[in-house]
Amino acid sequence: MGSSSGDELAQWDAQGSNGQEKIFVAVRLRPLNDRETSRNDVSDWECINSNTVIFKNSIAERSMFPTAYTFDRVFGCDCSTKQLYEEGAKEVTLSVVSGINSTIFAYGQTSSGKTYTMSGITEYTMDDIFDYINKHTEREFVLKFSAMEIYNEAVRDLLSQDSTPLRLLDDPERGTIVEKLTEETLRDWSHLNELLSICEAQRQIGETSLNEMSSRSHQILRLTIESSAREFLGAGNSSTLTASVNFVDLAGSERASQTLSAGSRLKEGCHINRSLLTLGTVIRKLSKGRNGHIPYRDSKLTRILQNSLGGNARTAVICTMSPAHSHVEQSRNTLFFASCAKQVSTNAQVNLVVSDKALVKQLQRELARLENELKGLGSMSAKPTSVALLKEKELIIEKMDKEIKELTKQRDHAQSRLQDLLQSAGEDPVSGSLAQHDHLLEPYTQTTFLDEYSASESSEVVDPPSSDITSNMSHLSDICNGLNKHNFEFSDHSEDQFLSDDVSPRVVIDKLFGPDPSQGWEMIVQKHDEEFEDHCKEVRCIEVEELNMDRNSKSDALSSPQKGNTDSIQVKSEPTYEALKQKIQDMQKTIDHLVSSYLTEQSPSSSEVDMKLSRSRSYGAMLMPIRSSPFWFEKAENNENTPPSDFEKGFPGRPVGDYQPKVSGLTYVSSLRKLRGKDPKISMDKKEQNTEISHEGDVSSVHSSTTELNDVAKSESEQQSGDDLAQEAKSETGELGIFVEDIRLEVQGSLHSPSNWPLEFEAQRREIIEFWDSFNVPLIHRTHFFLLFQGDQSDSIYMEVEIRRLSFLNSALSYGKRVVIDGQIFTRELSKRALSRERQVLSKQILRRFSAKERESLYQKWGIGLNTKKRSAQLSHRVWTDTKDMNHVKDSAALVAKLVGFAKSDETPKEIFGMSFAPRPVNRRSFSWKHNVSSLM
Ligand SMILES: Nc1ncnc2c1ncn2[C@@H]1O[C@H](COP(=O)(O)OP(=O)(O)OP(=O)(O)O)[C@@H](O)[C@H]1O
Repeated sequence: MGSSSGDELAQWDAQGSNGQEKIFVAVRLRPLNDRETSRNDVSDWECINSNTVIFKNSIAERSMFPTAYTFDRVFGCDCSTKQLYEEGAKEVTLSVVSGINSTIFAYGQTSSGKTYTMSGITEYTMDDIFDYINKHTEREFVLKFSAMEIYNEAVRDLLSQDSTPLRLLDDPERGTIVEKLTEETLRDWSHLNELLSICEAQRQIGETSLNEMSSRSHQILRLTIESSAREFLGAGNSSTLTASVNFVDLAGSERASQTLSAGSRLKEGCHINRSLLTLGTVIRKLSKGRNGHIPYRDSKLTRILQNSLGGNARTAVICTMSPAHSHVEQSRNTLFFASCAKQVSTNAQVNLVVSDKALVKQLQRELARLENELKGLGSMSAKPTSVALLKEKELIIEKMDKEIKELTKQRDHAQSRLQDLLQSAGEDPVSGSLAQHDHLLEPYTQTTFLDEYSASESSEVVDPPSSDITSNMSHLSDICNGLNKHNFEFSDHSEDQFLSDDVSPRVVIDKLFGPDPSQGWEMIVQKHDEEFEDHCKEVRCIEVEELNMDRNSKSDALSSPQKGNTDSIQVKSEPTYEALKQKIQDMQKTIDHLVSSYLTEQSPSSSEVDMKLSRSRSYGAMLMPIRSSPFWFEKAENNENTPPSDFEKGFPGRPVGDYQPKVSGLTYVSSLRKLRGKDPKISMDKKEQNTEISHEGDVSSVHSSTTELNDVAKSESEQQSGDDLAQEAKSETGELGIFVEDIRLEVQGSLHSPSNWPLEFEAQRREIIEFWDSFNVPLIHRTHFFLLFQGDQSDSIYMEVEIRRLSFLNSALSYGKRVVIDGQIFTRELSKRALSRERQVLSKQILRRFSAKERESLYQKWGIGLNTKKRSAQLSHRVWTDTKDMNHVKDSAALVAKLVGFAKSDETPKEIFGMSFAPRPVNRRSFSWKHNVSSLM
């Protein structure tokens, strides 16, 4: 056995990274054997040099086949296997020590010398490998030997006595592997000889059953070498080189038609052909390039040797052939196969397997690199600007989340309210109880700023009337029912609609945060009257707040239930211009009638006006004149200047038998429940009051400018219709959660003696008034509260609640807490503006009650010029200026009463309304004012 020198091995090492290269193809001619010689067979083939083999008898046969074939190497009959190995196989097979897969095929017809040649190549290779290992003691080598046979497409382990065919598995990294193939770690030559003996024994066992089996099967001996790569990759690298060398002794390549007859032999031949034909197809396809499908998987042989066929391996094909003339056809086929194989390229690579240790080191380096990157990122993110930006964004996100939740809550509540109202509106109007109407006229369905202060409260939970006021309740019910029975046409004149009108006191409340309807004239005043400078500053502030105000006014429009008549309640979508105009006209007629009655009769008793004092849909104590008195109706009909409206004509008056109070005829719906309280001494007779209009200045008649009123109505109608879209954004934002029952118990427990109560009452009322002034509580609320609580000791609980929540508000503001009411942050400045707006509207209301003659007198009195618009604006402002002390509780109550046209300015609330106000039944929702509790706690 020969051995390779170190230089030669280094040559193979250097070639390890060459990449793509052609399959090494050599042809070997064996000598004529004895049988061929005995038949006087002649040799047709001759190697004329190391690369060319020629067909010697081509001229004589006039063959169509080529006569010369050139390959990487050709070996003649006298060439030893050693020479063939050295010159034709060694550089391929020994690549395995460099970590390069290699395969050497022996291809040829039966008895052409495949086994003869391959045995020698294997022996020389192994000898060289062992020699190489012995010479490179600095490297560690592990040799593993395996052997398999492929027969009839069955893979058999030649190192195992188990003849069960082995399965082929596809491994994503290693390609096709043979499952459970025995791999013997090779120690030395003697060990290899033992293993080869075992392989031979196994093959012979197979041959006993089938003649010439060896010539029909493929044998593959595989030597896998794992070695350290230190020598190649440096001292610090502990990775492993892993490669295999395959010694493939193919079955005889003769065609089945020549060797096979029938039966099992035919089948055998087919299988053989399958493997060889697939091999030939693969080689042929690969020789034409790698385009298209390469049928590696069509046979076990090509699957197992896929890498050796155009893949990651160095490959050599030794084509053996007999020179005998009798085998010329097979020889030509072999040469054709060899020629194809010569065109095939492979892409051998060094197979470096990263060891665990190396992998750990590599991962550690990667980890360190990533950690450095993280540190870099951390230092960047730690910059103050980045932190601040992040915090700022987080705050924005948090704020937006809160707003979304709040808006969602408000929307849900508004929808719930709307649902309730719709349901209520669908109920039988006649059978609808007072409680039902009372519910629909719930004064606190609105959530304006004023509602927060409202002393009159929700009536959703209706307590049964106490027995001592049942008669009164019943009586008032009769009044209402009587009105119902007479089909009171009130759709366009409902108090709800009236109160939703911006020119009504109700709208004063609703618009506290809404657009300023009187902004225009206030701006005029600013230009022409310097003495109103302070006032105009407020106007400018209001302009800034216009957006917020719009939102509130939209909410009002959304949640405004409209009372179509006394029987049915409808949800009001939005007031139309015509409706507003009609209401104004009706209102004007009422005022005119009252004034004319006052002026002509001079007798309060003769100017009986049946008043319907209804509870606002959104507030507790709004007053609405309803001309239900036949007497009044007659007077109106007789008034040429103010012909009765359809409303007036359609109202037949009180039903016979019903109580007909001369003055009030008050059906203060919300008060019905209040009357179920504790005061049994309520006398409806006391509601008989004189109707009298109080005049500012020396005036004798009242006539409003219808044109002016219509203009106002139109502008406000447009405004409301444009505000609808944002209505859902506003609603109740929560409740303070005061449990009135608890407070009541507390108050009752510490109730002052009756003798001390009057003093206590006055003290509490003063305290409340101070709070009201401090927080600019709207006049309408003060009025309502003032009207309700007149010193009855049973009112103490309501007084207490009012004080508590105002104190609570005061404390919250004192501690700098943010108080959110209706989604808006409460400030004194804002409430001051709201109060100012309320005054403005009220002043306009007052002005409108003046006749043209009265106004003219006022113009002259206050030196106001001739420009109509400016005059009107200035006059309105001046009216308010002269009545600014009306923010006093008593005066504001009187003012409200005056605005609806039936009270004297100096009348007490009790005188105005003709009744005292007993405490209402208490429920948990009473006195709840809506604000964001969380913002206070
Ligand atoms: N180059 C050679 N020099 C001398 N004898 C040879 C040579 N090649 C082959 N022989 C002899 O030819 C005979 C057949 O050889 P071998 O068994 O190797 O053929 P084979 O191709 O493997 O046949 P099969 O396909 O049946 O296995 C053997 O006796 C072998 O000793």
